[in-house]
Amino acid sequence: MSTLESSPDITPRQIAFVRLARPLGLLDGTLLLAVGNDLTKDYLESRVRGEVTAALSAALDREARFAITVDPELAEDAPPALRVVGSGADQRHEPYSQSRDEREADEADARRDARPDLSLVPDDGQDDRDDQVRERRYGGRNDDRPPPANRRMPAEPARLNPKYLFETFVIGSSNRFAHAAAVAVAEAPAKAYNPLFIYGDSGLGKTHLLHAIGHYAQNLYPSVRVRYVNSEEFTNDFINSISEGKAGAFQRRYREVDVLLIDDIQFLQGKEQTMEEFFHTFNTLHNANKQVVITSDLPPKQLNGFEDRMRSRFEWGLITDVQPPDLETRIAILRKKAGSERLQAPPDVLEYIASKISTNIRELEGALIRVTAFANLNRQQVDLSLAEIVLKDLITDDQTTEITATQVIGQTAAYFGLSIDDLCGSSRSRVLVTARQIAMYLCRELTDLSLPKIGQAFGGRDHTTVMHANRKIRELMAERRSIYNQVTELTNRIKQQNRG
Ligand SMILES: Nc1ncnc2c1ncn2[C@@H]1O[C@H](COP(=O)(O)OP(=O)(O)OP(=O)(O)O)[C@@H](O)[C@H]1O
Repeated sequence: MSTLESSPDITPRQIAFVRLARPLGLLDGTLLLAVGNDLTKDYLESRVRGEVTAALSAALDREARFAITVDPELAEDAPPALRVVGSGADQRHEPYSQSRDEREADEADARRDARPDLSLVPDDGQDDRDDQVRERRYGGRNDDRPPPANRRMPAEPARLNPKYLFETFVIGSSNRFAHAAAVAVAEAPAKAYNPLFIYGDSGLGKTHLLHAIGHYAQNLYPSVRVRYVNSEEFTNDFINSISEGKAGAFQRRYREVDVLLIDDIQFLQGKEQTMEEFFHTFNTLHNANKQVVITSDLPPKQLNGFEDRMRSRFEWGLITDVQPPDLETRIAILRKKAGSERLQAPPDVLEYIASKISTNIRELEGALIRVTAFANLNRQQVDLSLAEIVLKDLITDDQTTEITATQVIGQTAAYFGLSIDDLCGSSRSRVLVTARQIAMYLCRELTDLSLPKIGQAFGGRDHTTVMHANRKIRELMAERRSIYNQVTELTNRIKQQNRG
């Protein structure tokens, strides 16, 4: 703060606004701030971002940023930062420490500003502004919720996976902050961090958190319009809308929502027109005070192939990562999974699996499925020796290169004596369907590819087809020995090819 106030470029007005912010904590170079209302948030984000960021970076001697959440209780909490002037409806808050000189400077500054809404400096009028926010956000009502569904256009589906809830998400040190930010955003869409940007390696729970935000926001505000989309689906939808002359419908689908959840933004890389469209979608939503949540495999700064104006927007709100979970969290995840899927596995087996698979939660779950499926087929108890046998092939420490979808498809086609065209084609014969589903399952388990990417590798199929295949093979493995054996043998072949 002292660095900021001594800066020659900062005006008393800006300082007055900065003083309204309450620090909540510092995390990885991000200072979390709470303010009492949207106007202060908007002002700090748009008018003093550069100055505050520079002062913070200088004070911390590292690159630093800040992220703001709105906490209406702070407005009521006004002293020590504010004093109240007037009473009743005229009541205003002013910066407590403002001297006459400062006020005059402030007024001059305000004249220079020529932005009428900013003349509302620390004037409270919280009720009016809440109304404005409601007006902007939900078309104006007396409570802080969206209007009933019958006053809107028919809603587009939210596209949420019912399994991905906050209740089914295990919190550990690796994801605690991302989880807290996700809850905050769901509880107060566009009032907390906007956008929320979550990044991290594959299989660490980013998609799960996105869906959980959508579910929770819908529970709290039943008519809130939520839309989940993977960036590859966004791309395909955009391309189709252009070729079919339905650009208007496309824009309505993505711009007339209260919460847009966009997964795996890195896949927009290199798709210039789609990126441009997303840029405008983002701006429209942000300007209209709608929440955007984005996930990516990398932080914004490292997203090559994105324009600076796009990357800087990703940095407007809060950036948080998810890390690989520690052993305790992995065990807790397996315990929860075993409970929800009714899979019987004693604690020492869960610990064994958790100790062997550490970098990807999807693999962790896959290992539990295999162990319990094997026990089921053989009518055996799940115990440590069985787990060791089953996971012997799955767990290899010497894997050097990444497995690709082409490898999985090639090996699966060869194993079943099919051509690649057959495997990826449209025939619905039972043998072909099962082989195709096994190949999709193995792509999901052995590669880091997203569902839409896997769908694309199989002749442009939808991601829901891949999800269905994944679920189907998991079930069949526990019911049919032949399927279990085929999946196991194929896994070994693919891994061997990859090693050799
Ligand atoms: N903390 C957690 N608690 C419970 N389950 C989790 C947790 N984190 C991840 N999972 C589960 O792990 C699987 C993979 O997670 P998810 O698909 O969300 O990862 P991701 O980070 O989005 O991966 P990708 O980048 O490949 O899309 C899902 O089944 C998810 O439910």
